[in-house]
Amino acid sequence: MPRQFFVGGNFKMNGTIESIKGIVKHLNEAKCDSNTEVVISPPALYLLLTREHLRPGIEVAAQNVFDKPNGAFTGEISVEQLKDSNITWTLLGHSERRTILQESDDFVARKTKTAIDGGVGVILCCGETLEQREANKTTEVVVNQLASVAKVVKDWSKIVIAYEPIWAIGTGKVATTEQAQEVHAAIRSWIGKELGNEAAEKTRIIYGGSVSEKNCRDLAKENDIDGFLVGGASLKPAFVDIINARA
Ligand SMILES: O=C[C@H](O)COP(=O)(O)O
Repeated sequence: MPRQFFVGGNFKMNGTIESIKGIVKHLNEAKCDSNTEVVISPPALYLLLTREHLRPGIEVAAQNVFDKPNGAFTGEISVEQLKDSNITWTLLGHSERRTILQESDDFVARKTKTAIDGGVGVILCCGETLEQREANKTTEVVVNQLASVAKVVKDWSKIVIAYEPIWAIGTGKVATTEQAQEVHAAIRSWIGKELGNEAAEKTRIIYGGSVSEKNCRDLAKENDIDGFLVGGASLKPAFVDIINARA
């Protein structure tokens, strides 16, 4: 069975009540390919507002979750609280959190395990810096990031892997279709060895990094690209064109 196309919109730390209501209204009224799973990820403050206004069928993701149950953890949000608010996904391991907030592979792995054990889906990000790419270390870096998660999570059926080369994020410098396909194929082959052929066939591997309405169709034609994680363009009406990249 072909893997269902998946498009995530990561708003990052952008938006206001008004602008997010506008994006939600646009999505509610848009004609979106019914074969594409769509998940949008507003800042934590707007998760409930988004869920309450968004039509059923489009899911909402938190941009983070903590690895502990409810308790004395100022500033954090638990898996239990996400579920209580009908937030069914979370985004973990984004390079902005790995770099700016110094989140380690182990911390990302622990948070992934907590989310998966609690029944919340995970968009798990991985990706290399330009320096690492130029040193031919892309596969090694990406596989190491994923391997930390595989040490503690065996069931990857609720994980979507987002390959996001750091040099392509927010830079307008999108990976070529060949560059993206090559890494996606390497990830799939690693999944096969680590988690078995069925997981390799079923796990969705999406691409992120300067995806736009202009480049999405070509990227979507590649065998191992199962969708996108969109940053900047998810705040614009053109996000719908990206959702419909395979339509
Ligand atoms: O999570 C999304 C990625 O960081 C991509 O962001 P971008 O589309 O603005 O390059």
